[in-house]
Amino acid sequence: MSIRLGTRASALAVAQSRMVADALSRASGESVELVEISTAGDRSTAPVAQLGVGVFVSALRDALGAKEIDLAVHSYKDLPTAPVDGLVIAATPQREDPRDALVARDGLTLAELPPGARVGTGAVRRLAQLHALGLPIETVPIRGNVDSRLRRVASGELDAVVVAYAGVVRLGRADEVTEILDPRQMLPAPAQGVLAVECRVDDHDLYDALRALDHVPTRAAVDAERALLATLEAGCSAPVAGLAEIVEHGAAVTVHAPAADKDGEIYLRGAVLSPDGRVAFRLSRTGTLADASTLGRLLADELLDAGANEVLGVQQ
Ligand SMILES: NCc1[nH]cc(CCC(=O)O)c1CC(=O)O
Repeated sequence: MSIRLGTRASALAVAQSRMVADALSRASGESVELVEISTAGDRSTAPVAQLGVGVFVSALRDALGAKEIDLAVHSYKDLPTAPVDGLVIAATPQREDPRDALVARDGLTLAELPPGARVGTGAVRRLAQLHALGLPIETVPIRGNVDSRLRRVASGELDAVVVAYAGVVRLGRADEVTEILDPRQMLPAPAQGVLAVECRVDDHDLYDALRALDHVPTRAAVDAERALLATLEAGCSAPVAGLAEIVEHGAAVTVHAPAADKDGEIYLRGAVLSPDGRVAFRLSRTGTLADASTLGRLLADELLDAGANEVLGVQQ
C-alpha cells in the first residue's frame, strides 16, 4: 500500500506536495499518492484575517488525525503557532527564497508605478509595509490562489500584485516577477517560503523516513521567526514580519542556499507595524543556530519594549 499525502487542491499546494512526495519516495523507496482535501480557506471567499489562522490547515490535520492520510504538506506560514496534540512537524525541507515579489504590468518595479496605480494584496503585513513606503499608489485588498492573483494583472484589472516569490517560483512562473522586494522595504512573513511536513507522532517509521528531508538551517530560521511571532502574537492580528538568515563569512545569506552547522550564527530581523503603516518598529539581533527560539523571543521582547506593545494592544 502506498503512503497517502494530503494536500490542498490549489496549483501551488499540489506543486509543493509533489516535491515532497518525490523526495519521500526517493528516501523511503515507497510509493506516495496525493490525496486532495478541500479546506475552509479554499471554500470561502471571505478575507483570511476574518476567517482566522489555520483556515488552510484544519481539514488536513483532521484527516491526519483520523488516519485518512499519513502525512500532510502545509505552507509553514499558514500554520497557527500552537502545536497540535498527536501531530509533529517531522521535516522542514530546504527553504525557497523567502522574499516577497512584485508582479506588475509592463515590467514595472514598485518605484516605477505611476501615481494612482492599483496594487493588490490581501495580507495586512504587506498592506502596512506598502503604506509605510509612502508611494502614491492605491492598495487593493484581494485574496485567492496565487494563480488567480496573477490573472488580475494579466487581465488589466490591477497594475500589480505583491505575492510570495516562493509561490511564484514553485508554480514555475518566476519569469512573471518584475521585482523581488528588498526585505528592508518588505520584510517577509515568518516562515515564508518554507514547507511543513507533518505526520502523526506515533507513526515512527514514517517519521524516521521524513527526518531525511529536514534541512537544519531552515529549521533554525523557522524556529527563530516563529518564536518571534508567537511571543508577539499575544491576542493580536497586527502586521508582524520576521526573517532569519544564516551568517556566513560575515554576510547574512537567506537560508535557501547554504548549509550551516549548529554553531553557526543567525541574523534575525523583526517588524511590527500599525495597519496604516504610520507606526513601524524594526529591530534585529544575532544569535546561534542552536538557540534560535531564544533569539526570536528576545527580539520580540525588545520590539514590545520599544513600543510595539501599543500597536499590538498587548499589556506588558
Ligand atoms: N496563504 C497564502 C500563502 N501561503 C503560502 C504562500 C506562498 C508560499 C510560501 O510562503 O511558502 C502563499 C501565497 C502568498 O503569500 O503569496
